[in-house]
Amino acid sequence: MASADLTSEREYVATLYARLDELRDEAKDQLEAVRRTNQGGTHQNRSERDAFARIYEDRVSQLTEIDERLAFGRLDLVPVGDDPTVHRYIGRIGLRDENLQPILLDWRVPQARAFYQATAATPLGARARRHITSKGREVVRIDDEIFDASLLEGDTSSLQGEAALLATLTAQRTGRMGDIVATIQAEQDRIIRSDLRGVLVVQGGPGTGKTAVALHRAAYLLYSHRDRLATSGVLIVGPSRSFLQYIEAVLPSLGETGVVLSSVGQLYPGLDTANEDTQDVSVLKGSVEMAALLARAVKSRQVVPRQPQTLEVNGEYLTVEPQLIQNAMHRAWESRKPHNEARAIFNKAAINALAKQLAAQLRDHGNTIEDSDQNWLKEDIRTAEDVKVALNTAWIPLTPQKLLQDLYARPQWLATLTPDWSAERRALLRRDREADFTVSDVPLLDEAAELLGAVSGGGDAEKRERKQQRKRDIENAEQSIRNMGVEGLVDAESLADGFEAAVERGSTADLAAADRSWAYGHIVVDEAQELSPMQWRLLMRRNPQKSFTIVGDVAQASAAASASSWADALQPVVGDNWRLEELTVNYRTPAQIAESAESMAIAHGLTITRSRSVRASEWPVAVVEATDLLSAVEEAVATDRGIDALGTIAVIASASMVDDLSERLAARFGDDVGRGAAGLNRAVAVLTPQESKGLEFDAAIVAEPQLIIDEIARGAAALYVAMTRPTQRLHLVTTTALPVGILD
Ligand SMILES: Nc1ncnc2c1ncn2[C@@H]1O[C@H](COP(=O)(O)OP(=O)(O)OP(=O)(O)O)[C@@H](O)[C@H]1O
Repeated sequence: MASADLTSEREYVATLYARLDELRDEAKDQLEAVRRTNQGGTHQNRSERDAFARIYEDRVSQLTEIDERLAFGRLDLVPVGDDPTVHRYIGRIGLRDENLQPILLDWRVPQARAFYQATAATPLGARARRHITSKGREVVRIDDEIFDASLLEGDTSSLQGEAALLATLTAQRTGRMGDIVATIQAEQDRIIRSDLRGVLVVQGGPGTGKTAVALHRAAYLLYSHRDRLATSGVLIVGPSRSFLQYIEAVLPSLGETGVVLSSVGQLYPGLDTANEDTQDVSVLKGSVEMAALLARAVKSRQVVPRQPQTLEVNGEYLTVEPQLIQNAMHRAWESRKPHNEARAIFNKAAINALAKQLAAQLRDHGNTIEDSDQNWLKEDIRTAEDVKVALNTAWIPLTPQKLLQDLYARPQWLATLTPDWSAERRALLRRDREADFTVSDVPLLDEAAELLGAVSGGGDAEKRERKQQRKRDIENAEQSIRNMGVEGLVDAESLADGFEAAVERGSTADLAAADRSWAYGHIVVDEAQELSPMQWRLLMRRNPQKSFTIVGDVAQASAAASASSWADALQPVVGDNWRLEELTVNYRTPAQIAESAESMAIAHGLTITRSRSVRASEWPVAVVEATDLLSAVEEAVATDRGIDALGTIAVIASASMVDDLSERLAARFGDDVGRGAAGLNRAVAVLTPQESKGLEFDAAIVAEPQLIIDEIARGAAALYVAMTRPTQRLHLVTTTALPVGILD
């Protein structure tokens, strides 16, 4: 590498940082100026001032956060016509000089595409691509790939910027995922920039970058469809809290903060659970049969009395025929509204009919009743205790929680609703009323809420009003931005977040997370192979336009209720309307570990997507045959720490063993050991295979692999997940035989 090139890149990057500092100072000045203006002013002025102040504060912190790796690439272009710009720099944000000429392109703009996609065969107008590696603000290295046929000498590798890529891949893991913006590969880039519309499924083996791609796609979509997604929001769903903790820093590092991250246990507002049912129970609760059962349960709470009832209304006794109640119910059913909302129609129809009956009865008793008296009669009926009881018995208001608790705690009622179920099957649902809800209850609560609707009817109106207010705020913000002449610097969504009233109501993300009926603009589902049919139904309700990015690996499906193919999972919810992309290169796991895991998976009959590992590591898979498992695992941790004292280690074992293991390891290694999500901030995390899903560590120690296969319903898939977590070293510690297929 010519050192002159390095020097000139250092100079250029220094000018970019100078501009960044300038913009940051400008934003600070603007912040000061805004704070000084309208000290008094009207309420509206103050609210607007505070909103702008917040924008500038955010801008200052965005420009501060972006400091690391501001620019990471350069494209050399074939000159077109008189255009003298032959270099285009790519970075984490876009920058313009004081004459508004672009000096750095945001990685998401269309002109940056060639940086990720150009190859010697299809150079996309580029002659060469340069990867710029920096430490702090200092450029430390540049790597070039040449596409210009006249300069090319035989390198047609499909991996871009190998040196830069390998440096990232072998770097030590921190327990937090980082962005890959500098080294996105062509097959990944195509997926990231794929059309917003429709359902995109990304299938790939472990470590192929599915999570990374999904997150960068979210950042890309938010940037490219800001108008649409700012108001509707983006939801990212992951399997567990530990997984969300692992990925939570990626989008902010790309300058995007307004997304809702949710685990499957948090998708029902007001509930946040990680409790799991046993496998049989979660299979049953996850099956679509539960939707029909819940519908029957709700319907069974709309009861026509068998006998006429006598009701007292202000001293008059009315004999009410079942037919009157039945007719009122028909009225309500015709509306096709959910139970609680239809109840208002039922009540009104029943009260009208009762008022007519009462008027007729009073006339029969010699009273004069004018039409204008109807309102009084209705009021008398509505407030009569007997009527309230009769109408409530016929059509009781219900909450989703109560409906589900009743279903679990009242075996006789469940039996009447499930005449063709076996007693054992029903017993799976049996719970005390006070039992905590589980992750598998989340979609059932949501389904019930859908069938029931809002109890008061007021909730929906309030939500509608809040959404409309949010829309008005954004329109006002757009106007203010035009008035201030700061288009492009400030986005309306963020400004609206700062309006005083909006602060109380919350940002789009806050509103969306709290609202079960929120329609997201896009949903990203990670580890989607784990979802049950009921969870799919819930997610589809959250996005009526069906704009989804679904990433996962069907071979890694270890949840008992998950589907065995994408077609099986998606057919009931979107039919054939989905497109598939595959990722084929494994960026995480060294070849010898990947091969061992794949060979085990195949020997156990899993259909896996084979991938090509980009590298091997110097450590073979280590097999420790022991008589005392706990001490052998303890020794394996000590050995690994001897190799890499600062590395991260996952100790993965089936649920029956994790507590003993974590106690034992904590006794030896103290605070360096953490159980579950807490372990992600420590050097050693003790996890079940399920908890390890989606995560990665420098080393993984899998304790008693055969027990994982034996104890978990889809045990081989769970072991496949566990074995593919390390970026460097895999240790298998066993006191029995190793599972078949494992190569050491
Ligand atoms: N283009 C890339 N440049 C640098 N690192 C990459 C690239 N693609 C993926 N990686 C890294 O490879 C590792 C695996 O990626 P990721 O976790 O997204 O894979 P995955 O397909 O979701 O794996 P799993 O199915 O096991 O959850 C991560 O450390 C990620 O940052």
